[in-house]
Amino acid sequence: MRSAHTVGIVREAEAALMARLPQGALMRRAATGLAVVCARLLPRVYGSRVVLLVGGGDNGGDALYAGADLSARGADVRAVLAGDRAHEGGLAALRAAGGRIADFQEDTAEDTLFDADLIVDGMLGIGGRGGLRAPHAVLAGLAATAPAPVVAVDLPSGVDADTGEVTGHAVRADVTVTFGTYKPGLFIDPGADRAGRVHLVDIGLGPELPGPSLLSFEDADIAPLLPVPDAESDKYRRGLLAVRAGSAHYRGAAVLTVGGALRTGVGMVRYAGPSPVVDQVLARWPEVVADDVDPLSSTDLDPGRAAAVVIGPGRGVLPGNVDELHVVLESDLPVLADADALTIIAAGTLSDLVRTRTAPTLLTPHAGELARLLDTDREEVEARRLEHVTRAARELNCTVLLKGSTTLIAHPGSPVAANGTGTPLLATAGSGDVLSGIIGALMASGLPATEAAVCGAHLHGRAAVLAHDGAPISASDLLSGIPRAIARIRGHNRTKGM
Ligand SMILES: NC(=O)C1=CN([C@@H]2O[C@H](COP(=O)(O)OP(=O)(O)OC[C@H]3O[C@@H](n4cnc5c(N)ncnc54)[C@H](O)[C@@H]3O)[C@@H](O)[C@H]2O)[C@@H](O)CC1
Ligand SMILES: Nc1ncnc2c1ncn2[C@@H]1O[C@H](COP(=O)(O)OP(=O)(O)O)[C@@H](O)[C@H]1O
Ligand SMILES: [K+]
Repeated sequence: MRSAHTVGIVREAEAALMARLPQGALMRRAATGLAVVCARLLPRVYGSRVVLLVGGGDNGGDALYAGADLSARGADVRAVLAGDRAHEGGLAALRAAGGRIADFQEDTAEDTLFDADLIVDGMLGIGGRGGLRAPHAVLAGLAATAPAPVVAVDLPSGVDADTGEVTGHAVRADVTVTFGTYKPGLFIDPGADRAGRVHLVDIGLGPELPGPSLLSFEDADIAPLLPVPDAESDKYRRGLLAVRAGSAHYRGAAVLTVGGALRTGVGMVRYAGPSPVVDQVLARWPEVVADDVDPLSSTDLDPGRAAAVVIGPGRGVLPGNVDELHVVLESDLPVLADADALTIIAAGTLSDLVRTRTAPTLLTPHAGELARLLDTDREEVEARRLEHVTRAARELNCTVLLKGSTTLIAHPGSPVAANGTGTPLLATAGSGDVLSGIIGALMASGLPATEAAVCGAHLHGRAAVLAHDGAPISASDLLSGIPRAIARIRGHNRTKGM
């Protein structure tokens, strides 16, 4: 599990640590770690051309000291100063080690960057604010088109460290070397996409850091959460999931939600819906126990021995659907509400019930649905996803999973989790229905809502990557990837444990 801390927390921890260390010691630790990663990216250090993009703050200082280390090992190091000042100690160290230093010049910068074997982005770190200004923006553009790999110092310049937001230009890095702790923006798109592979350099900050602001889970963290049936298991003990998805208009939503649950592994799926949808679900999934109900006239939940309910995908927003959702939310079962159920909740009539119910509740909106839940615009949510998902969890007093290129999971009082798996190929109709089924199965198996959401999003993304094989996938294709993803994740855990 990778823990991230916001800039405010990093600054406090750094101040506490610096007070006990000789001046400059932290920057030297950071720069040494940076130089080691840079050296690994070069076929050989001696004779390689390294270009440092140097801003006016300590981020530039890190780059200059690392450049001095590489220069001392025989690299040809050139620093391009993006600002009108640069870290004095770093400049002196680079000069002493034989590196060259020049101010940014528009007419020569392109040649300098295109001749490089490695570009080190030390323009802005956690002190960056807003979109990159010139000449930083020009250098970010040149670095993106130059052939050499780009290493970002602490974070790609132009990425907001706390949120991953990018306003205007930002560096696109192949590798980011971050110091002391991960920054949330390295795990949230578009920042995550700009960061490339992220290395953490230990500078001794750990003991000064409080609990994380954000978490990113890896296979090894997910594996122990995945339910494993034991010898005593029967279909009821493994968990029965009740699915209330699909309608005469959207029959596929039922098929995909049920499929997501079955492929994830659950004791039983019990489907209830209009008769033509039941026929279609049974044609595809004969193992389902299905009940003909017209959700528009019958609101009896009759969950049998259900352990959790998924409600909403393709279900409709008519008065009968509102009544059905009301009954489900009034139950003491764990509930995952998606799609149309979210539209109904956003309309206001049932939001109090969500807020006050004591059983686990998970809402799985995309940005448009979250905007409706929070009575704001989709663009607002897209621009500040972390802020909005946190607010929704707090105001609705439940777990909220915000879908998108980085899926975020928030629960009141807990650090937000950023999902690290997936592919843009997931942006295809019906893939959200599959996600609801996956997470519903995990909730029915007994996982708490937040763990089920974290695990489900991770599995969903892994399943997509395993299913696509380089070509586009449909939501149905995604289903075949789920068991393979589970096997891979479990295998990873076994290897780790040996
Ligand atoms: N504080 C510490 O103890 C440590 C800090 N370290 C490094 O120090 C960095 C933070 O240094 P600073 O606080 O000096 O801040 P930065 O170096 O990140 O940036 C500050 C400079 O950038 C300029 N700037 C801000 N936004 C801009 C924009 N949009 N366009 C153009 N210029 C902009 C500011 O005017 C200022 O000159 C970290 O990211 C890390 O790389 C490391 O050396 C580890 C130890
Ligand atoms: N650019 C992207 N990169 C990765 N995953 C994405 C991207 N866009 C969407 N997704 C994922 O695809 C799924 C889409 O779900 P949703 O918006 O509910 O679609 P639908 O309702 O059509 O099923 C979500 O899991 C979301 O996180
Ligand atoms: K940087």
